[in-house]
Amino acid sequence: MAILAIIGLLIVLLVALIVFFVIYQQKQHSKYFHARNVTFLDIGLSYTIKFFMGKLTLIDIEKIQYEKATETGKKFVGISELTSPSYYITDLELMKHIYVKDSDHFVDRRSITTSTSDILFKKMLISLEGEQWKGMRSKLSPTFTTGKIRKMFDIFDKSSQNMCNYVRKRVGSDGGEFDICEAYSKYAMDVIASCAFGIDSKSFDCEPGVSSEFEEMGKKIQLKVTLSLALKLLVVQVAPKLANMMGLQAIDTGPQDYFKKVITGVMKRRRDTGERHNDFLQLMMDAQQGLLKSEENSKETMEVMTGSKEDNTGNSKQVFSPNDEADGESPTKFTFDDDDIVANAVLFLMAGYDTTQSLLIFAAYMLALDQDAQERLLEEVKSTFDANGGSLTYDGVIGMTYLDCVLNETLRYYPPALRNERLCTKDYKIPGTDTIIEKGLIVGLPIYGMQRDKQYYENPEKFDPERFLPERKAERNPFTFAPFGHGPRNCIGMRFALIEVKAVIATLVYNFKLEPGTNTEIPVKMSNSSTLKPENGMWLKISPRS
Ligand code: HEM
Repeated sequence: MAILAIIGLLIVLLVALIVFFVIYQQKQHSKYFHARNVTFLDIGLSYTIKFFMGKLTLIDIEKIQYEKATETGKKFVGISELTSPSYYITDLELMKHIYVKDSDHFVDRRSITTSTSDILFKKMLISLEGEQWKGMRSKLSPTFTTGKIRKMFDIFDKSSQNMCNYVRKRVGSDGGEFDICEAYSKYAMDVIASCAFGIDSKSFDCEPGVSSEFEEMGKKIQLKVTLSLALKLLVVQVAPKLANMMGLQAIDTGPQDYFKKVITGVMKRRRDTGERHNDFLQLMMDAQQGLLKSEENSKETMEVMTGSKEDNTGNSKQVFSPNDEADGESPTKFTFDDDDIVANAVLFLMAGYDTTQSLLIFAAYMLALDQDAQERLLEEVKSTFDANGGSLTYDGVIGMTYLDCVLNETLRYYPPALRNERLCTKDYKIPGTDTIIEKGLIVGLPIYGMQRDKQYYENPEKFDPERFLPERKAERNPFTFAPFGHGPRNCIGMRFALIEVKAVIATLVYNFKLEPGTNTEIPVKMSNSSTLKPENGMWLKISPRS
């Protein structure tokens, strides 16, 4: 009893300490912005408490923040981020400066490394900083060009067919209600296992409701926004030395060791036998040997590396100079060892699983709710399959304009990531103002709120894929759409993700009719995670077309 009472008291003290800390920080940050004549957005303690009590989700907080920030009519506002004051941007021109034109002031993103024992995490592109990041980005960029992704198309096609067979087994010949999340999870894992690890995930071989070892480990390695992760990050920010001593890790050791063993084994076999495959693993092994340089140092590789065509004009100060080459040689004398390959294969799993699955889930949901859109897509899909003798090809997928519109509209309304961030890496004077964003501060760039803002999207609550027809898209400022970010630190896997998703959606719609069922939640209840996901799965009525 006495021990329980002491534990209870300690918990109360800890909560009181955190509350005091948040209030104190909030006051300090308010003073900081007041002194700089910057409007401070007072979203603090009450929201933090409601979040941890499960009364507000991350989506709610992002939505409120965006709405409150735009209501001020300012181009940017100050916000409080527990340990540091931060900026939140609402002006499109300023976003363009931060993402692209002046990206040399915003090279990195928030550090989420936890301790020196978090070896893989430290080597991942997403958490690298400065010159190290430049070297890695340029080394990996040639592996994400459309030419390389085209060669991986067979993997997408095979996994798409496996997924349809799996769904057919689950719903039977008369169709039935099914949680599509399960099938999409298997698909996303299967594709990444083949492309980044060079192995079969065996995800479709399992009985319903059972996951293969690869899937189990893949799910364990996903970063979940939980109270325990938030506390770990707090310790890292407030007391990095203590975090190191405690050996706090963002990713558990078990899955890290599993993936390291898997990839090391595949690399050894390929090196011993000379066996080659069309996958990321091979491309990274080639990049390690410097073999991608001459073949892929193309304009498109530069686009992958710098994040946009615009960056190549050389008119603005950018992270990469026009002379930098997309192979890791020029920006820095960058070495790329086996641990780098393992770390980045694991990163592709972490960055590509939840996000891709999220897009797939909501695309299926929107198509089930909007039968006209599904019929129109079916016509396009059928003619594409027919034109290729009943099968799907890379060119067939690229040629489907309406499919592209459906996915972009899904990404607009249900962006997998809620917002982007940059870390200011050298003091930055906001153009046309006297405000200096100081080195070390985080800058938030909205996605979710902005993509539902009626000043950019008429009738934003309506699912309207035609908004993304090329002529209508051209009328909009491109920075109103940021599901993959922009500029040199944007999503390196964007091209890969879009083809992967298009292949499976086309195959699914070709084979099945999707409709809402009795278990379909309308509107969807969202889970409280950093990637947009439904809380209770996505149950749809799925019927084979013939
Ligand atoms: C629908 C699917 C996906 C979405 C919506 C998505 C979204 C994003 C976003 C918003 C960012 C941050 C961009 C920024 O800060 O400007 C990002 C970064 C990144 N993504 Fe993706 N992603 C997807 C799929 C993938 C896939 C399949 C891969 C790998 C195979 C991948 C690898 C990465 C990496 C490595 C970064 C960090 C890039 C860097 O720091 O240089 N993503 N992604």
